[in-house]
Amino acid sequence: MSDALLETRDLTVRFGGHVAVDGVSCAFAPGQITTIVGPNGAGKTTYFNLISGQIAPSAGQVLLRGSAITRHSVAARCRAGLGRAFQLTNLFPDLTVFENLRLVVQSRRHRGFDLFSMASRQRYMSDEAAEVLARVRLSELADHKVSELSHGNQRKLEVAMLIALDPLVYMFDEPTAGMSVDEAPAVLELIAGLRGRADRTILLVEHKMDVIRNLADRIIVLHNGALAADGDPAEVMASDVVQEAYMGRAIEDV
Ligand SMILES: Nc1ncnc2c1ncn2[C@@H]1O[C@H](COP(=O)(O)OP(=O)(O)OP(=O)(O)O)[C@@H](O)[C@H]1O
Repeated sequence: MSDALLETRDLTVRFGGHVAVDGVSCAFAPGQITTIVGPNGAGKTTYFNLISGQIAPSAGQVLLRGSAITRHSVAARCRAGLGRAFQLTNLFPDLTVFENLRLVVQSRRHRGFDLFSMASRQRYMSDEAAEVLARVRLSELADHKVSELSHGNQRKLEVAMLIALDPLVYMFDEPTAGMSVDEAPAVLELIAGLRGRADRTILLVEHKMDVIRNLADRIIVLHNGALAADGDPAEVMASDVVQEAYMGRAIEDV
């Protein structure tokens, strides 16, 4: 467990009498895509919210590179290296797609500023922002305000912004939700490209079986807020606990 980038220990949250996340202990090693699955209401989003700091736990801890961040704000966790896609397009809805991406690149590059002249670093950041936009096939919308984008394109931009931010821990919540079948592959390819990076870990909440099949190196299953299974995707998906938890309904195509 010591080489884990991210770890939760006995993480628990109660809403009134309801235990939404129930003592989840899990360590996330670098270089892996871990997919979090479970039926509706199992606690997946709440687990993500506890990790990214949207809500505070009733008990337990969140550790990033071995240090407890359980009491840190969302912003402090972001600075420490936790990145969650859904938060990003809310940042500057009245700026353009390109401006949003360039700000993300700029914030990440901040410490290297002294090394470059103003002109060359502006060009560098613009080039990098343009390159990420092209990779998610949003270049033609570069000058549109974020608030004008369709839901599917906002999701694409969220993924692009997270990739430009390049956090230690990438958190994606159903990244292709609301996208057409034509749009999803480019986004999945980008996420797959993060796999194997020795200093990054990727967490993905997902319902779609084809996405899980393509991306997961490891699957964890939440059921009634508790960790019900954890391991190799093929074994976990075939296990009795998953078959019983889903009863053929919640994961698409099962
Ligand atoms: N703020 C809250 N107050 C009260 N109950 C909550 C709150 N947030 C979540 N819950 C409850 O906690 C449980 C887990 O919800 P959560 O949204 O985490 O499930 P999920 O696995 O993400 O479901 P889905 O796949 O439908 O998104 C549900 O019973 C939900 O109603």
